[in-house]
Amino acid sequence: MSTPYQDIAAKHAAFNTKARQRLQQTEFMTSAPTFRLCPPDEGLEVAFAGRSNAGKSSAINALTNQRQLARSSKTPGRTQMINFFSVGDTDTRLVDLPGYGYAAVPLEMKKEWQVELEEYLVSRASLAGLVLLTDIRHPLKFFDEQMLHWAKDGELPVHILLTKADKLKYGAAKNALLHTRQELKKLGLSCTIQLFSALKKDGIDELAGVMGNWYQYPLDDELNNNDKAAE
Ligand SMILES: Nc1nc2c(ncn2[C@@H]2O[C@H](COP(=O)(O)OP(=O)(O)OP(=O)(O)O)[C@@H](O)[C@H]2O)c(=O)[nH]1
Ligand SMILES: [Mg+2]
Repeated sequence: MSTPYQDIAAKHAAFNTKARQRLQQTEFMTSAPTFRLCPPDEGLEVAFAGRSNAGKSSAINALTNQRQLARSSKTPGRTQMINFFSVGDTDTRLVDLPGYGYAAVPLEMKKEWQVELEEYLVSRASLAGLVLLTDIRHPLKFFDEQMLHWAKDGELPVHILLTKADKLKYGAAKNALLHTRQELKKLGLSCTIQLFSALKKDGIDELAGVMGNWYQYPLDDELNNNDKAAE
């Protein structure tokens, strides 16, 4: 199904029913205060990152079609723990990272967290992709760029969501998408990018398609071909 916001790298947007079905079976696994205490580095993991209040928890709830799976809040900095969710089985995980850029967090803690985050992005073997969420009204702030550079260092694929796209008219949202694409090009970063609204539930199929690709789920076409081969 096409949504008004459907505009990401076409190869990733392939219709992936399995990804959407599996994502709806997502369950809370565990919370960890530091990466040292997180589940074993096995299977495949996709992490959601972004500034505080960017809409990470809301996006996870919309994607999984669950109202309260990840707690969203009007108070920035709500998610302070690293939250792990299992997607279908425990070897396939979704991770809600604490939001960065929250002014009330002491500087020392921020620095510690940044070192950990870089280490996680660069060396977590099971991390198959990073979904970076950034508010469409002020996308790609300093720390977002920092995240993108770490991901590049770790050769980690990144998919960017321009969140809260419902806050802009369609034309303005499209312009923001084009502009951010150009910015990424200037920075020498190759990521896929899309418009997203958790409120309107727009952009979910595209996101599920990208994640299904990272989780190595077969696409509908491949399933059909396998069925035909088996006949
Ligand atoms: N209009 C609109 N508001 C949204 C959307 N997504 C999230 N919000 C609002 O933005 C605020 C923050 O959303 P969260 O999902 O809690 O953000 P977060 O990134 O998880 O925040 P932290 O956990 O603090 O890092 C809440 O008031 C949400 O209702 C959206 O698509 N459209
Ligand atoms: Mg949150």
